[in-house]
Amino acid sequence: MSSHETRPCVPDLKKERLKCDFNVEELTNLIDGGKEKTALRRKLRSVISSESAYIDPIPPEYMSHEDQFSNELRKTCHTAMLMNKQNIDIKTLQLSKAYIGVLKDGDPLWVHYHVFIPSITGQSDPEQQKIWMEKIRTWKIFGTYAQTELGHGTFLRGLETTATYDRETREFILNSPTITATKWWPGGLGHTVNFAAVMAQLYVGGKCYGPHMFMVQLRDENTHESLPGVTLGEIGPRFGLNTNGNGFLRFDHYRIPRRNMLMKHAQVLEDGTYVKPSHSKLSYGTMVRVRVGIVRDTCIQLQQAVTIATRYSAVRHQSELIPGEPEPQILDYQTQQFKILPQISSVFALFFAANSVIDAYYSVTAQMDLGDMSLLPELHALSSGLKALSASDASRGVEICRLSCGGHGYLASSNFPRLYTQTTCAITYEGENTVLWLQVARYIIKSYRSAQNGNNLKHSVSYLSKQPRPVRGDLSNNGLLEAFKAAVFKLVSDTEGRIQRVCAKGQNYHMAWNQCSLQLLKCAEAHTRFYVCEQFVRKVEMAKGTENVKKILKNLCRLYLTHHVSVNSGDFLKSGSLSQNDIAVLEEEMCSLLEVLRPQAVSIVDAFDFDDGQLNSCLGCWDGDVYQRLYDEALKSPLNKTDVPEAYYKYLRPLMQVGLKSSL
Ligand SMILES: CCCCCCCCCCCCCCCCCC(=O)SCCNC(=O)CCNC(=O)[C@H](O)C(C)(C)COP(=O)(O)OP(=O)(O)OC[C@H]1O[C@@H](n2cnc3c(N)ncnc32)[C@H](O)[C@@H]1OP(=O)(O)O
Ligand SMILES: Cc1cc2nc3c(=O)[nH]c(=O)nc-3n(C[C@H](O)[C@H](O)[C@H](O)COP(=O)(O)OP(=O)(O)OC[C@H]3O[C@@H](n4cnc5c(N)ncnc54)[C@H](O)[C@@H]3O)c2cc1C
Repeated sequence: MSSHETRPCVPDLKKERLKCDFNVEELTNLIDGGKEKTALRRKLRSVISSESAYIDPIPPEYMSHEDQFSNELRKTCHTAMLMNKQNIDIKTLQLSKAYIGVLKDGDPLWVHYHVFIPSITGQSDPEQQKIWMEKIRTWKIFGTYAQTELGHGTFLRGLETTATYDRETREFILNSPTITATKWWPGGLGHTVNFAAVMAQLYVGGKCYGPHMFMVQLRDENTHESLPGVTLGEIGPRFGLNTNGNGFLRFDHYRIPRRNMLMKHAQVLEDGTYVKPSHSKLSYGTMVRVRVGIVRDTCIQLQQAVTIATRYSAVRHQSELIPGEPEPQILDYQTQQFKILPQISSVFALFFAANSVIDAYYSVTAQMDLGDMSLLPELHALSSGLKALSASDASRGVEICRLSCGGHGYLASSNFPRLYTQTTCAITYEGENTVLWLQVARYIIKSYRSAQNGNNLKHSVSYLSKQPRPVRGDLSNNGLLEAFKAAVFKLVSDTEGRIQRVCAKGQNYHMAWNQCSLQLLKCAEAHTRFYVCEQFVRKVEMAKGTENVKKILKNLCRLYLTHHVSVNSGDFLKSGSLSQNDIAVLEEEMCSLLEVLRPQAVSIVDAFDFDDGQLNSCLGCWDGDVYQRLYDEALKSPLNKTDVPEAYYKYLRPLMQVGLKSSL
């Protein structure tokens, strides 16, 4: 039993917590990656919670755009100082759940820590790293990742910023020749960072060698003023993440030394000789790394949303289930369970998938460091697919959680608006989802064709080697995984056949690809979903611990499988891997699982172990005292400072005094 049990809460939540039949702490340890990690996270959290500097002077919603930014910059700089004093690595803190809730609407230094620094370590040679990392460590350099332009985000080969080598002076000249060449979006670029890793088209001796990365100083290290030849600013209010300091940047024939090209993979020698990288896409390496990180990030966003929705659903009573009886907790409605419990199962699916792709990332990059690039395509497809799937599942999940809270979910004080905007952006950044799905499809179709030509396939696509033959009527986990394989195989073979048919009618391959891209997207998503299901099943099989925790995991895994079979039943029926009767049996099982898991729901989300400060939600608080909190938050509105606002005297009273001339 968790120590949480002893804290006071409303009777509804007390009753829920008493139903708990598993060890909450054990589940928390599993999600953290072990007891020691839970202890470390809690220690970090207690450091953070005791800092008065993290208390916002007023709720940020009521601050101006400028004050919001300055308030968050204050907190992020305070964190750097604090971690320095405590000898804790700031990146460790930021990637730990302990830091959640400190910054409300985006961190102006997030891209510095998680995109810029990995670019320097992953793309520059040892000598360059030594110089720049020393300056980064001593806080002389704060940087961003400046790739996207007004005209191009997705199509990197279309970038217009140029870096032209001047052999005489051994410098590169950076230039933004058109309005659409303006760098647009990089986090912290507006007014925070003084350096950037800039992606630009490399020109040497009149020849273009494509996008390469350059280390560029943008602001004076002492005055912070932008340097001559550089124009900088912020891009204005956004859907969310309004304190990230997203900025724009233009270059006017701005010169940087030759050695400011990041030279781990490709080089330009003093005499202008271009040295090719060992793989043409190595300069895209930072994006692969961040995509891997996003899977874990979105899983944590969903954990917060589902904690809020579950606790609120246990406290909220509405309508009648049985006429004349007291109003039930809304969590007792099957439809409400169907909104929330699949989201809880999604958290675990994404959690196991995130762990597996992080492991894959480290093992493939270790091989690449030894010169073996053979697994890069697999890593690219896996990280692209999981980034796309996690971002879209988590965003949809957060929105479902919001809807499950009715009107109160629409209040800023529920924290759903922020959670939603902070999750849905992951669909767009680091590779727009549709575009990444198409990259996955490209890998799948290529692999399928290779198998048709008699080659053996490995890793995540090995099942495309030959038609899978699932055993009819086997609805066990392994049986369902086999059915999944057969369904994806059918989608892939049909789509490939369709591309061939379109080509046979005289269409060129690229146009045929575009005409089949709806099916290609389906193939990519189904393949990635199968991967996530397989990871879930295997990780649950391997899970150690007490029987009751294993039972929770097994039920959640089963709910995930039955739910996704039900949602995609057409694909299973078309492939013949499941019959109509199988689907009906599985849908019935899914409904029973909702009932089985419902009494444990509050305790499962308790195991995510967020405190009230982190959830920052009137609806999701530990003690369930939602109505008082909603009322208290409303009183904080500046409009409630006076009974009659100034706007009444300015606008409403004059109007009321005139009255309508004509009758309506
Ligand atoms: C480890 C844990 C760490 C945790 C740490 C971090 C945690 C933090 C997480 C939260 C961070 C949040 C902050 C994020 C801020 C947002 C930053 C950005 O958006 S920044 C801006 C982000 N912007 C974007 O993401 C832009 C998205 N656009 C792109 O990435 C590219 O333009 C493209 C991939 C769409 C096409 O590229 P193009 O050159 O036209 O290529 P073609 O299509 O012609 O394909 C040719 C061949 O290349 C292949 N290949 C391709 N890529 C790769 C790769 N990476 N590799 C290998 N191979 C690759 C492809 O498969 C094909 O192979 P084949 O079939 O021929 O064998
Ligand atoms: C919050 C946030 C933070 C960001 N931070 C950074 C940062 O730090 N650094 C940085 O460099 N960038 C950053 N970006 C930019 C981000 O990476 C790009 O917006 C993203 O890569 C998408 O590119 P785009 O905006 O050009 O969209 P577009 O590519 O123009 O997409 C528009 C539509 O066209 C479709 N489309 C485009 N190409 C294809 C295709 N080949 N096939 C089918 N459909 C296609 C897309 O699916 C989409 O529906 C950030 C963006 C956001 C929202």
